[in-house]
Amino acid sequence: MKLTVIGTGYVGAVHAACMAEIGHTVLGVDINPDRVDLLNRAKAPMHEPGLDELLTRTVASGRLRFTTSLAQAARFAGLHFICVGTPQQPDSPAADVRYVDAAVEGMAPDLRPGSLVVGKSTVPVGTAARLAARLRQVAPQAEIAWNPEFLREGSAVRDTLWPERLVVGVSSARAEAVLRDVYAPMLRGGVPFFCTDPSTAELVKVAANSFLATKISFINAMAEVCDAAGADVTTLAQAIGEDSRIGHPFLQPGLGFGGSCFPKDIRAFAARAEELGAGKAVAFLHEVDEINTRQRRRTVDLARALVGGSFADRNVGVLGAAFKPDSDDVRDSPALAVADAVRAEGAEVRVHDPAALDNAQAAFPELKYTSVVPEACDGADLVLHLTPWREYAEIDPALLARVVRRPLLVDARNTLDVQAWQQAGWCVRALGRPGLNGAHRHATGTGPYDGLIGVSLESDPCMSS
Ligand SMILES: NC(=O)c1ccc[n+]([C@@H]2O[C@H](COP(=O)([O-])OP(=O)(O)OC[C@H]3O[C@@H](n4cnc5c(N)ncnc54)[C@H](O)[C@@H]3O)[C@@H](O)[C@H]2O)c1
Ligand SMILES: O=c1ccn([C@@H]2O[C@H](COP(=O)(O)OP(=O)(O)O[C@H]3O[C@H](CO)[C@@H](O)[C@H](O)[C@H]3O)[C@@H](O)[C@H]2O)c(=O)[nH]1
Repeated sequence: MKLTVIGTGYVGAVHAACMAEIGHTVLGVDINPDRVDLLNRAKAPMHEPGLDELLTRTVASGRLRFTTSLAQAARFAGLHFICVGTPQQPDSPAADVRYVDAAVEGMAPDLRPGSLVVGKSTVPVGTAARLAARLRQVAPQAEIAWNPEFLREGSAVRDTLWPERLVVGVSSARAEAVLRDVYAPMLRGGVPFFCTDPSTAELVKVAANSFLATKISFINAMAEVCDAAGADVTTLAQAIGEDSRIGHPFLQPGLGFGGSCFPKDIRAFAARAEELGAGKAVAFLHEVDEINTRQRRRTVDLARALVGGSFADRNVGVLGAAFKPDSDDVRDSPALAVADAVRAEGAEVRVHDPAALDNAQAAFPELKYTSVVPEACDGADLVLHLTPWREYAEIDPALLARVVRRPLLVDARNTLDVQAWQQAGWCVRALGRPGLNGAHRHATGTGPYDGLIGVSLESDPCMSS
């Protein structure tokens, strides 16, 4: 089948390549000529595991190419996937749908009769209905459907080729048949296929993201209670996650969620529900957002306390800039928010990341960057572990202890082997784990470590702070 993909960012580039991989003939479109040029040379415009290989194969096969011309795209095929961005509006929590509108308007005059325009972008419920009304005026024989995207950055290729479910919101049997045809290889593999109306499809997407964001903020709220109660949130998370009704995924406590989806999607959903008169139903999302933002502030507070109450003249080594591992995306990155807050309080901050340095440098030019972990930590008074890249879990803490000035670590993602770091002489702190290294004892003098016999305070790295 011939189809186009409008917008070739994190979603569109992967969707275009995967559609070509399963046998379709695909024209990708972007208004960014540099991106189009890169893609035509089979180069991924972002770090996404497996994408370069897929592009190399599919561009060479002749089934995939890219253009900047929407008119050419409109004439190329009768099926179009819209994958343009829907960021938060600059001065409001609502979604900015101007790029979706521009893509549809831009194609409308040249659409073939009977064309199906399928939105994949995450939009406020009602967008498909609004666009359908607009198309009735400017391209009466074209039809709109919605097919929200659930891929995760870092595993986008796998998530697209082997999705956990497909959701399509259609207004006709013909649109359903076209989409079943497009996804035939996945359907043959048994993937659940939900065919519904466009509004329900739009809502499935924001409901899923809201649920996942809520799960993360729930466990981070428990971390706050653990801090107050002298308990350990990582054990709590493991124990409640064993309950099959709760489950382990998205229960990892720490610095909280960032990226281009969860933060803006829960805000946009709350704003849209408000417009619809259902604001109260999702008012809890404001609290989910607030808990999440608080984790960033609490991480800075924890770090400041560890270096003695002030960042002035401290050297801080930061591990991680991307909003999550296996991605170079720094949009609303919790890691960079914390790194920059620490810098703003007077620290000299050097950031390491395996893939996101260019994007980080463009977003936060005042931070210093390096592609070598020991360089980031050289002479550091404190190391902050902010993005859980696998390679950070493989660091030898004894070797790193030799390059720092003081072996103080905040594990803001709870993915390091804390015992190994402690055995190598590090003082480790983490939100929701007040018992680490006697943190509670030093912080309040009334904690579970009180009266502990045999602890040598001189050799305790936490005491040197
Ligand atoms: N990033 C994710 O993990 C993810 C996952 C699922 C859904 N989504 C949703 O998918 C959408 C796209 O997200 P993204 O992260 O890929 O965005 P992105 O910013 O990475 O990419 C958007 C692309 O669209 C292009 N574009 C803008 N206007 C255009 C136009 N009129 N014609 C052609 N191209 C145009 C931009 O140049 C850019 O390359 C958003 O609605 C997002 O919420 C994102
Ligand atoms: O237990 C967890 C899981 C994730 N995170 C953080 O949550 C954020 C989002 O992670 P993830 O969901 O893996 O990445 P995204 O690529 O943003 O994917 C989400 O957002 C996409 C865009 O809407 C959806 O398509 C995906 O289904 C949805 O998982 C990251 O900052 C993670 O560090 C946690 O703090 N704790």
